[in-house]
Amino acid sequence: MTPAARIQAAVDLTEALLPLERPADQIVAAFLRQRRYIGGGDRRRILELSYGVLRARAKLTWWLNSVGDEASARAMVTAYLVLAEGWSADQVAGSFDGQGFNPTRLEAGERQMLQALSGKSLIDPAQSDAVRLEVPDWLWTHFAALYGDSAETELSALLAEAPTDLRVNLMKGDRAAALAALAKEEILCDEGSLSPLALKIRDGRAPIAATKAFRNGLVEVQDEGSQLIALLVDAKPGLRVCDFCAGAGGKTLALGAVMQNKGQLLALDVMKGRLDRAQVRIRRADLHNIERHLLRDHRDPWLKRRKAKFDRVLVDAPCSGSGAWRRNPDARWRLGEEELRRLVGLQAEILESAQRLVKPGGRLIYATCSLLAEENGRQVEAFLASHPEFAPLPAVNLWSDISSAPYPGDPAEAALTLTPARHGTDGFFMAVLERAGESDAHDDAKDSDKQDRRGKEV
Ligand SMILES: C[S@@+](CC[C@H](N)C(=O)[O-])C[C@H]1O[C@@H](n2cnc3c(N)ncnc32)[C@H](O)[C@@H]1O
Repeated sequence: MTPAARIQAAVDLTEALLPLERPADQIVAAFLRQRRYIGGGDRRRILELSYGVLRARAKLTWWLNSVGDEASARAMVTAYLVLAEGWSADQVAGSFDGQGFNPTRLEAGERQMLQALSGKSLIDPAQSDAVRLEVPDWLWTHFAALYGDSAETELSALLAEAPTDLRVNLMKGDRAAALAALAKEEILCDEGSLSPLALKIRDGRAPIAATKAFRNGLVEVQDEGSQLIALLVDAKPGLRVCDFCAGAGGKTLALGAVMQNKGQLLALDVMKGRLDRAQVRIRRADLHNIERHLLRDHRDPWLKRRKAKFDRVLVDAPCSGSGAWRRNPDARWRLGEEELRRLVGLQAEILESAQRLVKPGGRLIYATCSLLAEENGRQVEAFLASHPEFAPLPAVNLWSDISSAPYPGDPAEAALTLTPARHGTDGFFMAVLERAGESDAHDDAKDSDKQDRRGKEV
């Protein structure tokens, strides 16, 4: 493709993305499936432009409105070239020559608009905080109330591109072995500073899924923060562990590796496609103690027979995903106040159902990839208020067992919060809640050791 044809493809993709009707990653996947002829370099540039526009959607719209223009996909992409990449109006006109697959020539009005924007940058002092930080007004109010002076820093960090992190699968090798194996395949990584299993890929766009290390299950793609949540579940070999919202298995796999195929790990979800995807990853990771089950919903009667059976129940709840906005820049615009209320209600119901599975002395672990108080601390407060049989277990008390790094959270708070601005991870929240009663987890672990020595499947 010529550089200009890539711009035209970015305009086409942006046109599909801007109505925000479906998650951007789904739209991008469908767009590329229909254009398999697009090679790696072209794809990179097209995505760079379209995601660049999504990341700057509010500011670009503001600029286009300020010069009396409509925020069409073509206007957004050309304005992005000028405001974010520093092109002049003449340079844009030079590329838009109507040859082959290049964009058609600029109309007089487009040229005028680009001339008016020339020499400006994306940010302008006249923009409101919400526009500058790319959030709807109502969300800015939320963040400002929650984070005070650091709201701007937290939201700015959510505008950056996310790194690609890997988790080393201890079933297959250690971190040094994974580093060496990836280096042989020309993928250079650094060790993560928080999770003992994390590798950070230097070039986040490296084709990791094509490497042997990935295909053989030595490494999985998982944000370092997500790894920490899984490790803090404290799922020892031999325990009975339930991953109530397992999805495509990101945390299930990490839990399974810690359990070393000893004990029982139950992966539940309401989406069949996600559980199917988890199965592929489970096989690749060499894990055999995972049972998957598709729930009708969180009230599925199937759950009744599992009452008080689990030492650990992880609820990695469906949430706004605000902690992962670096990866899904469109999500901030698709979240409305009503949707947030729906999610908070659903989380409370899932917690209510999941808590029944926890044994006396066992733990309910509530996690989200959200930075919003309603979905995090307030959700846990409400749960504890109606469940005096549960008490918070400070995450700081579990930390030294999983990492030699200094505790990344606030030790004065029982829950752990991670944010892109403070930790370089996606934004996560987790609270560990322990049910009163005598735990028999130790006996479970011993039984499973015996079983394992006898070579039985557990
Ligand atoms: C944050 S995602 C889980 C991510 C996954 N744990 C991981 O680490 O990759 C939340 C999951 O909750 C599931 N979910 C939604 N409603 C649910 C319900 N009522 N009961 C159980 N799971 C539900 C969604 O299908 C989604 O896969």
